Amino acid sequence: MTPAHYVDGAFRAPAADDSHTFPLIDPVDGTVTGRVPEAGRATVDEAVAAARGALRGPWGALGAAERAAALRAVADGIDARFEEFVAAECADTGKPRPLAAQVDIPRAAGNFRAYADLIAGRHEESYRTAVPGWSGGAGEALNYTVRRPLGVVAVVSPWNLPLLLLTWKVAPALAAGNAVVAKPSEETPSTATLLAEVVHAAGLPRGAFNLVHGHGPGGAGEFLTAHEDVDAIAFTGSTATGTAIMRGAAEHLTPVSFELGGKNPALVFADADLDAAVEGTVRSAFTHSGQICLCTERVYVQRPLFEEFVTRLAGRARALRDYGPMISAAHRDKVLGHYRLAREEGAEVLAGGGVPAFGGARDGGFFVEPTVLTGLPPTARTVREEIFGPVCHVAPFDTEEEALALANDSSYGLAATLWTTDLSRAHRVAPRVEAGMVWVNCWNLRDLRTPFGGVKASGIGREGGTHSLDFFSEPTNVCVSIGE
Ligand SMILES: NC(=O)C1=CN([C@@H]2O[C@H](COP(=O)(O)OP(=O)(O)OC[C@H]3O[C@@H](n4cnc5c(N)ncnc54)[C@H](O)[C@@H]3O)[C@@H](O)[C@H]2O)C=CC1
Ligand SMILES: O=C(O)/C=C/C=C(\O)C(=O)O
Repeated sequence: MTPAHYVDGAFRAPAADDSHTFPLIDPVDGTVTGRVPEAGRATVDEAVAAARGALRGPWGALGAAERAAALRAVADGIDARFEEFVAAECADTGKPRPLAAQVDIPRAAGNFRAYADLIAGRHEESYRTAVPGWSGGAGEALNYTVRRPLGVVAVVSPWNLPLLLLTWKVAPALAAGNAVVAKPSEETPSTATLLAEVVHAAGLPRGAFNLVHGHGPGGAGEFLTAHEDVDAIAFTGSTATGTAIMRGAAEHLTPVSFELGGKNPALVFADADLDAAVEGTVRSAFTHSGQICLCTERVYVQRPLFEEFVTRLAGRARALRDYGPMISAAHRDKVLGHYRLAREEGAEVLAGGGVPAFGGARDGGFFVEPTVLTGLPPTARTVREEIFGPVCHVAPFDTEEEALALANDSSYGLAATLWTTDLSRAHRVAPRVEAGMVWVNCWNLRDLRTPFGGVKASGIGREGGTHSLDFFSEPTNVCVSIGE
């Protein structure tokens, strides 16, 4: 798979000039596996112009049912090349095959199917309104709302769930009738390129979907998101990058949908099913080596369960074997920096805390150990800053009020997990957690129709179901006087 830009319905081979490409690195062993083209300003301009052209051309003329059919064709195309997608996602990210085969790639196809269904079944809002006497009319009026696409949508996505998160935005944007220019993470360009091939084969009109590769600041990402002819930006990534993108967007008042970082708490109450809570926390803290924005990094356990919970969680962490690497050497160094900081802050390291030795090619990769910490106060940086690695800090609490205060003591508010068998407690506590999503006795159980996103520094707006379709479209209300 050679990453390539896809602009106006045509692939562009990487420029012959090496300065316009950068290396693609396998995080499992640190080897260079290919080169990625870096889109300059001119390529981004062409992609945005192609998207604008598509809106004025055949793509813009399609109705909802035809767009739904196009989305289904893309989903079928992903399914047809399933193994290629899985291999490419594993090669770019180093993630274990089951994760890509059971989550990333099926969800990418699922994103297109979900939005095909939603757009095909979408109905308009309407109201009958009594006409007041002062208006000179009589009887009733009919109000109904039509929705138009926003126009050219920029999609900027991260490296952790590359195709899943790219398609999570591209699918609803296309469903609502927009044209898209997507820029995947520079670390993970391959499945996005395969997606462009699938879109091409599915016969979407040229310019409806465009793909440019490259870096963020001072590169393709910034050129795209600060572009004056972009009508909306959908971004998933770090809070710092969200802030930078918003600065550029402010210049043109471009609307943004942001899904940003998290420092997600898990609350384990004394009445919890301990086995389920331990296994659930192993999943929520260590899946994809903690490189999912929803991962748990703070665990609060009610005192009667605390000792047994941490002992068991640390044991499970030490026993983990088939985990993937950090995405890059830079990210590994960042996570290891946090492990060092935790020690400096006085943490007790119950599991991990370093670099594993496998004794083979993987020792050249970017692995860090699954790590369990305890003993830090709520003010410690380790307990406050997003680490985005396989690590959680576990602390005890006594009362429900204390648990809520600890959970909410964060600048982030993405997701939380509650472990309890007390139904009343679950319903009492869940709405009081300052988070966009609260899972009770489960984690990352997804229904694509539900709102997805965060509060505070974790994001702006919600994705999922009609929430995405609302963001990617503009309502116009039509009021018709019917008379008596
Ligand atoms: N969903 C999440 O919560 C994610 C959080 N992170 C966190 O962010 C840290 C940095 O990782 P990065 O890969 O650098 O994430 P990032 O947020 O900087 O990158 C995500 C995407 O934004 C683009 N981008 C970066 N700067 C940009 C700019 N100024 N304008 C436009 N586009 C820009 C990147 O090229 C990439 O496609 C990680 O260590 C991790 O802590 C990273 C990925 C996902
Ligand atoms: O949509 C999902 O199921 C998962 C989303 C995860 C992220 O947005 C993330 O890790 O950034």
